[in-house]
Amino acid sequence: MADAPYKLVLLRHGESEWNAKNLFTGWVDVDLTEKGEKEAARGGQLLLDAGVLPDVLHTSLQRRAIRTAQLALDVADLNWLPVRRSWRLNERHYGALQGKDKKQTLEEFGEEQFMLWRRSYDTPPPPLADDDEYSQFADRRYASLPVEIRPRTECLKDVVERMLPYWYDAIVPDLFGGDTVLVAAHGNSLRALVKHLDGVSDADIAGLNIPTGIPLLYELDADLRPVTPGGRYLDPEAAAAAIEAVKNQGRK
Ligand SMILES: O=C(O)[C@@H](CO)OP(=O)(O)O
Repeated sequence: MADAPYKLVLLRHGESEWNAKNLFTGWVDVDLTEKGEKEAARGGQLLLDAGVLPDVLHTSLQRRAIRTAQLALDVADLNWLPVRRSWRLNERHYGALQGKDKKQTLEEFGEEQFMLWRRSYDTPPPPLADDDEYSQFADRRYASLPVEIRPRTECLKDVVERMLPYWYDAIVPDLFGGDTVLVAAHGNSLRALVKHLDGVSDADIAGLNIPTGIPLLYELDADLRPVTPGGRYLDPEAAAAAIEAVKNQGRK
């Protein structure tokens, strides 16, 4: 096997309240469900069982990712890990779709438009008004972000562009320093990172989905290229089933 000096673990948050309700979530700061809490703890157990013990944690600024990391690390007795958080790891801002039912949206706008908004690389949903009940524009946690970069909607391309500076400036230095890095984030911010790591094309990334709560381990070579393309889920069977479920959201 090729030399793999660096270890990166990606962890999507456990099931959230709005995952359970099948609502577009984006930057809305919903909590985990009980099932999500269990998924998070199991994620920690999977890390422990695999002997993959992170040295440092990076999270988004959103409760569901922060709590997932805490619950997972608690199981692995790693509550003490140093942590950095950034809006750059946040879920994709879903614009005017935030708070909307996925099934209703599919029925109202049709399959093509629904999938364009949900999975196309460069078509963002319409922007969300700043005074909308689901807007985070005035949220204190984003007060240090100049208004021109505070999103009102995002496509995946936008997420790649705002996530990569954090990858290069914050995560890569930890990897090069020899740390096993845990990134606790979201379906679409992790799709953006996987797209970068695996060099997935703009077209193919539409078909890639990330399940909740199952650690995805990337062993990286000296140039930070994955030794195993796509990485390795620590519970591959559960991951395969959960990926199908994410793919089919809106259809049940
Ligand atoms: O609603 C969202 O924010 C995301 C993740 O839950 O959904 P989707 O998988 O449809 O991009």
